Amino acid sequence: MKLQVAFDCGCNTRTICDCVDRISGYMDFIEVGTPLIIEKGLSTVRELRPRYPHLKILADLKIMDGGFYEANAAFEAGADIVTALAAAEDATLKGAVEAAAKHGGEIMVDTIAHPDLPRRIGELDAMGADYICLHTAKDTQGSGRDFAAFMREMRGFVRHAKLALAGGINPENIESYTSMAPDVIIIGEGITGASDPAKAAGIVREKMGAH
Ligand SMILES: O=C(CO)[C@H](O)[C@H](O)COP(=O)(O)O
Repeated sequence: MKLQVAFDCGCNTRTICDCVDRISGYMDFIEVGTPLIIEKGLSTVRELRPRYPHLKILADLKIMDGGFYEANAAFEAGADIVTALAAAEDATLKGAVEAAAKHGGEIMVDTIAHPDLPRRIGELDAMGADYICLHTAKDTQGSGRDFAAFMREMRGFVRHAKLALAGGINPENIESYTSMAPDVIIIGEGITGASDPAKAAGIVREKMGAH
């Protein structure tokens, strides 16, 4: 089980490096988050690439159109994994998968807000998504809904792709997610917003155990 740490709002290359340098022993993937890419483009990916050759870099583009073009640009900048949205057209996702094949990279398809996941997950598997990410939107995390229960139901539809889980996961609730045996656990604020990110990452890693 891999740990992806997401760097979103308010981060920049310097603050990411400060954090990654303290927690790199606990983590596997650096996520350059969507807000950061909106603000700075792919420059953060370019800056992090030479500094962390041993960590995978995920560019959270959440591609909705221009699948080949946008994924290709992120792979050229140094990303190992690029995200696209399950709600995109099949042609878009196939283009992103094609760009990944060109660069030896991988595509993570984010199912955020998709209205018919049981059907779509089967299609994503057939299109060659490397990862399918079940994702609770930031804007709904406080709604009181049991998102882990929903993910548990949906994870049964994922047959071929690796499974990633994201959204509101933290050192306190992580067992509800590790118990689904995902391939990747994605955590943003639960680590980057903690008063002691190294301590939070250590607890998370311990709870992820030897999986
Ligand atoms: O992609 C994202 C938001 O769209 C975040 O990176 C992801 O949800 C993880 O962040 P957090 O653990 O803070 O929810």
